[in-house]
Amino acid sequence: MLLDVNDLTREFIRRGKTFAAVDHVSLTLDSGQLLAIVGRSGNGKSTLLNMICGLLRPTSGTVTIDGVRVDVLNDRELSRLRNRTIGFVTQGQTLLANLTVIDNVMLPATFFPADPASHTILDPRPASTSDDPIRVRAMALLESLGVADLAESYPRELSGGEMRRVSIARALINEPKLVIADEPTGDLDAQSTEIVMRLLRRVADDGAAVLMVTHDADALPYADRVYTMDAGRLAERDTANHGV
Ligand SMILES: Nc1ncnc2c1ncn2[C@@H]1O[C@H](COP(=O)(O)OP(=O)(O)OP(=O)(O)O)[C@@H](O)[C@H]1O
Repeated sequence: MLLDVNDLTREFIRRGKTFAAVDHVSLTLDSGQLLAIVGRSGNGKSTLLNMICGLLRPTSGTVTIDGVRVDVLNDRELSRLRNRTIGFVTQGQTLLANLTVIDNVMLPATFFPADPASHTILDPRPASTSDDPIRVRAMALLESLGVADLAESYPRELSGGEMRRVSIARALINEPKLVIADEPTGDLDAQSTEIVMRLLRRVADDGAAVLMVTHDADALPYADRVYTMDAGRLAERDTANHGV
């Protein structure tokens, strides 16, 4: 099992009262699976994802990724895990404005190579940039997301949907074992949604575990399991109508 969330709770205080934004949530996810969580705004989905990838400490409960307890790691260990093992597609726009699209996508691989022996920031770049395996992989990802022609553009020149697709390419560059996607098709049209969901499905079929939060009914048929989140509690939904 790649992801094991066990009895996870996160409390916040609002107007002097404690409430559980995530309330005793347990779930497991294996390599090769794509799991979707749906739920109305404010029901705790982002809080759950943030605890899973170590951005937020739980009040109680545990998160284990690939055998490592995330909730007890120090900052240094966490950033290693986040860069090597987890690909996180966030809701917000997080591309760096002064880098081109291709350099944005390559950035995580340059700082934190998936295989420590393959490439480090101290290595000289290959004589020809077309030989650089990271660049080749970055271009292939942009290609599969239909935005390869934007490789030399800057983020300010892109639409919201294009930025989102570039962010997805960046999240996949290090071949993460766990992909976490917060509304990956949020601002995409039907055709782009299909491109993104087919890619996430393929990433799962190739052996990653994919956890996605979505409001998008068009994204659900690609999931193996669908959960709903309501007032911090997670429940499995009947997936009979959502099989691929
Ligand atoms: N740092 C915080 N302090 C206090 N309350 C918080 C904090 N972060 C989140 N909350 C509250 O916890 C609840 C769950 O928030 P969360 O962002 O996880 O919801 P969500 O389901 O992801 O919503 P959305 O779909 O709009 O992103 C909300 O009521 C929110 O106001």
